[in-house]
Amino acid sequence: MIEINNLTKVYKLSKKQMQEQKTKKNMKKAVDGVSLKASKGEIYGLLGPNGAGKTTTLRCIATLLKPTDGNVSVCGFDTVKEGEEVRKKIGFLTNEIKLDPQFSPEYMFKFFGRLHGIDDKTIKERQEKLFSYFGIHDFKDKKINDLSTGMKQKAAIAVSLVHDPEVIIFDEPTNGLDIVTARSVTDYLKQLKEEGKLVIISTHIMSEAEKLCDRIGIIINGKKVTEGTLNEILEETKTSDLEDAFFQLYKEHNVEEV
Ligand SMILES: Nc1ncnc2c1ncn2[C@@H]1O[C@H](COP(=O)(O)OP(=O)(O)OP(=O)(O)O)[C@@H](O)[C@H]1O
Repeated sequence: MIEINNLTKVYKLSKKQMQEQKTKKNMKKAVDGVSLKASKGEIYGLLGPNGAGKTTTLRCIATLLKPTDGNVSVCGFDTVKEGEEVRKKIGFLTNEIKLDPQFSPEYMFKFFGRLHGIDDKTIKERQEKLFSYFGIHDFKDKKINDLSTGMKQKAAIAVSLVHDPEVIIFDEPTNGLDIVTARSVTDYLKQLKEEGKLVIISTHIMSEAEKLCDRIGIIINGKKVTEGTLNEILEETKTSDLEDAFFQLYKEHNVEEV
């Protein structure tokens, strides 16, 4: 359902970015030859430290970035040549995509529903289901600007699912959320998986990856250094929890580029 072949993404750095990153090179290889496959009915987690290349990978899947090399397909459609088809299939959530602060969750939900060409009756039914689950009814008419971080995130999640996508791509979906709200989000992701959807998330929270993901791909410095179920990764690294496994792999693979 998602197939990534040898994905490489190189960013051209501005002078300011070069200074910030303390580098003399004007190119940054954010993703370096990543390949992976994920299928419907599973939750796949990309786990890695800050700057590992998780967001860049998800943005390539979501057609927001063009790979420098390699290719990505979603439900058989190429993200570059058939971006329009890919966008119909996916729901994408990232911290950088903000809902318009002047509008309410209800307005945004309807707006994006219509943008996807969904009829008003279906939009209303989906709104009822998602707003009830996430408790959005209580603040559905408030301006996004006046909502708490958790409320905003819940509204953004609901809006990203308005078209009932087959593939759900969530970049750090529980970032900044309290434990109760985070649990409601991860429980909903499990529900989507039970419905036969493919969920792909990025996270740096070990416990989240451990509990939620059927398979985990660990990314360090743009490279996928291992992949498997939790048990497979523990077996491979001869460790007893994901944190230990992660540090072992990190020590092995976090070699500074020369
Ligand atoms: N638009 C950009 N221009 C230049 N460099 C970028 C750009 N976006 C990301 N990078 C760099 O690419 C690398 C990978 O970034 P990316 O955001 O994909 O990592 P990440 O694993 O999602 O990190 P985090 O957990 O901090 O969100 C980092 O070194 C980052 O500084």
